[in-house]
Amino acid sequence: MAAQRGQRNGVGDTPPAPTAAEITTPIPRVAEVPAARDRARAIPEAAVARLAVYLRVLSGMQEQGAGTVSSEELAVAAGVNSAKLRKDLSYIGSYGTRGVGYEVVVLIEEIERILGLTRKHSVAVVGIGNLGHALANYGGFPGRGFPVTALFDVDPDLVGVPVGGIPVDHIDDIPRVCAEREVSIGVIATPPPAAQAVCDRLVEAGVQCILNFAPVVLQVPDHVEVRKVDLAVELQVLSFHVARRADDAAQGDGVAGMGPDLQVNGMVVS
Ligand SMILES: NC(=O)c1ccc[n+]([C@@H]2O[C@H](COP(=O)([O-])OP(=O)(O)OC[C@H]3O[C@@H](n4cnc5c(N)ncnc54)[C@H](O)[C@@H]3O)[C@@H](O)[C@H]2O)c1
Repeated sequence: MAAQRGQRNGVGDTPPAPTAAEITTPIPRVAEVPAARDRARAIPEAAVARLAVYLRVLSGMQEQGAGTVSSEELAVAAGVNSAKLRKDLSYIGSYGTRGVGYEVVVLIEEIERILGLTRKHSVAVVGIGNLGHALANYGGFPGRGFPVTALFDVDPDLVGVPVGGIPVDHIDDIPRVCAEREVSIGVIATPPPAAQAVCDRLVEAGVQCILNFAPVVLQVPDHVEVRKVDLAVELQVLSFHVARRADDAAQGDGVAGMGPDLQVNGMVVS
């Protein structure tokens, strides 16, 4: 197995500044831009996370019938400053139209395409304990394009029992069930000692994206993408910002250290 890779995106890459013509002239949609794939590869990791936040906000605006949105409105709703928002959207080649802003429908399409959300991603959860139950029962994933279609555990008391309407299968059935249900994302919610073996089974079954909740570093082949979620890290980041704000206050400059980015980059992954 290859060692886990570092972050793929070039964090800190700066997109070209829009020219005056780009600001006033509608530019082609992402799909029509020949270099769209290269552009997507160059988006910094943190900007990708914020694009997902913009998408959620835009979807809410669309449900409320909004046709266009200004960068200022979208920035406030997403909790970032508008300069950062415009820069993030420039990564996907979207500059809006001066005096009009962004078409909500178009911007949703562009972000979905960049995030690879134009098709559904079937999700399997492995380890149906406290966390696995919560994930399996959470109704918010299907609407965002991530239906949970398979659950696995080793506990004989759990196998065959439906959780969130899906019967739990034994991990020995990972290859068959993942193939039948075209699982593309595996979520690992097992105790840490079991996580690597579970990851290996998922990879052998053809799953190429792993979301790992277990506090271990997983070894995967190069073609497999791993994201790690650690709420303790989130709390540590919060602690850092609170401490920084206290330092600022102690120095008497009155600058609030807890900036808007903290709220947006809510989930720290590595
Ligand atoms: N990332 C986070 O912020 C976060 C938060 C909470 C928990 N966790 C982690 O998530 C994991 C699960 O936590 P929990 O509280 O749900 O634990 P839990 O003990 O309630 O559940 C673990 C489940 O995994 C199953 N299991 C054990 N070995 C397995 C194997 N080889 N294959 C498949 N299933 C197996 C058990 O039968 C059990 O149902 C732990 O690693 C925990 O540290 C992470």
